[in-house]
Amino acid sequence: MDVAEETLLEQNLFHEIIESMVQHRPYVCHQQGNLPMLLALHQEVTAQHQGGHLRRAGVGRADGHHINDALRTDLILWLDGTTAAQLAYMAWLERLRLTLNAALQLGLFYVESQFSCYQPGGYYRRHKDAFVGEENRIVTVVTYLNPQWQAHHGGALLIHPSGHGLTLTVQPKLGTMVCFLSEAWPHEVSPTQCDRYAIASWFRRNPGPLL
Ligand SMILES: O=C(O)CCC(=O)C(=O)O
Ligand SMILES: [Fe+2]
Repeated sequence: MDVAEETLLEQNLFHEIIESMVQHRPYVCHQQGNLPMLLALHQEVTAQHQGGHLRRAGVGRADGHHINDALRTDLILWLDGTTAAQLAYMAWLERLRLTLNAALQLGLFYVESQFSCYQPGGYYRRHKDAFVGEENRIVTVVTYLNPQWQAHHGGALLIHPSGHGLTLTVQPKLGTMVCFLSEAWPHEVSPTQCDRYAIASWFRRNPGPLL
C-alpha cells in the first residue's frame, strides 16, 4: 500500500468515527490499518509483561488512587514514546485528536495511553471512564493486541447502552479498535481465560485554568 492509499484509508476511518459520534454510537473497527505497527506493539507489551514491568492498575487519581480487586484486576504500563511502534501509534492518535477537534470542536487537549494486560481470570467490572460534568476524559480509544484471539477465550469488551438499546460485544482481536465518548457509555471487560493485551487511550480536555 502506498502513502496516498494509507492516508485515504485513515481519512475514511476518522470520518466513520466522527459519524458514529454524531449519531451517538460507539465506533468499532475490525481492520485498524497498520498491521506491522500493531504486531510490534504486541511484541513490546508481551516482552514487558514477561519482564515483570507491568503494574496493577488502580482506580481514582492522586490521593484517592488505590487498588480495587472488586472492580478491576488488570496490569498496566503507561506508554512513554520510547519505541518506534509507540511513536507511530501516538502519531496516529495525534492525527485523530486534531481531526476530532476540527470536526466536532471537542477541545481535546491531551492524550494519555496505557498498555493493559488481563491475566487469566482478569476482568474490569462495569464502569464509565469519566463522569458527566468532570472535565477529564472525553473520548476513549482502545486498540487490541491479540493475534490469536478466539471468542471462547472470554475477555470480550461489553459496551452497554445508557438507556434503551443492545449491549455491544467486542472481541479483543489484533486489528480491532473501539472509540466512544467516555462519559456516555458504561462498559466492562468480561473475565478472560488467556492473557489479553490492549492499549487504552483517553483524550482529555485541559483540566483547568492555566493561570
Ligand atoms: O480493554 C478494554 O477492552 C477496556 C478497558 C477499560 O475499560 C479501561 O481501561 O477503562
Ligand atoms: Fe473503561
